[in-house]
Amino acid sequence: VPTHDPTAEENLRAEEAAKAVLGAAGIDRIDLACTLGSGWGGAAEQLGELVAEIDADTVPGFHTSGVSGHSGTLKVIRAAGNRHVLVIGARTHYYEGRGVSAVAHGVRTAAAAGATVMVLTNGCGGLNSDWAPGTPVLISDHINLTGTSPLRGPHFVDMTDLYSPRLRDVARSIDPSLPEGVYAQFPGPHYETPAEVRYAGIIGADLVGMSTALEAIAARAAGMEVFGISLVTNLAAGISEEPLSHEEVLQAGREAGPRIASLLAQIIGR
Ligand SMILES: Nc1nc2[nH]c(I)nc2c(=O)[nH]1
Repeated sequence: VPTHDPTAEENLRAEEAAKAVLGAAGIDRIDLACTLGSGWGGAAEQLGELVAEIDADTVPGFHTSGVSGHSGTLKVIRAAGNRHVLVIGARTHYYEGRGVSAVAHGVRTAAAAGATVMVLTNGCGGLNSDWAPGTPVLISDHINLTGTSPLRGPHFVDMTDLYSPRLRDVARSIDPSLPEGVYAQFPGPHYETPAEVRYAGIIGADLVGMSTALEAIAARAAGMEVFGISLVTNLAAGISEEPLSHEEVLQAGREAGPRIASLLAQIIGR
């Protein structure tokens, strides 16, 4: 069954999950959803008052995959203006081998729960040596190098302006220093070789990661406005001669925490 058909398995599963989330929070709609990637974990608390925290394992289609080290919970938060935000702390990465539908499930659940905006955050490698680890970068467009799609059948979806120019303007009005870049999603779980990083640069990528593009496609197909922001946690392979130590990478993420959490809270508050 094509994915534009409401009776497709993915859509039925998302409806089930949305009911479970809305039921647990005692509300009838989510306004905005946000997936937190590496380094973005601390943002949830700053978004507003916690209404419900749900173990992802109890919600159909979600997994608390220890693989990605995520918190494994879904949080419903009441933000400014009595808006409700779904924070997905249980992202499934394509490299977990659970299939592309598992990767898109969080986004489809958010849409089924009524969210009209999908905020996608991630940690990634940077190709621009001016962007030190800890630099947040607005995603202006993506290159999907996974070789697959969350959509199936004659589900033809336009991808023009996929990353909302409106929300990028909002982000820049909050922090004019924010750079923009093109994000390339590799399948992973291995990192790129230096040659693959050079290739990514040649085809127009500024950032390399293992998430986000497939989720963004599913979000657009579900009619959501999409906003993506990356945290450069390391320079991509080969960009700097000395290999960054993992500790430096973790430290960069920790230091950037407060700044990017407040930035995200302000963007979501708009
Ligand atoms: N593909 C890819 N994904 C990443 N995630 C993080 I954090 N750093 C990287 C990186 O350098 N390459």
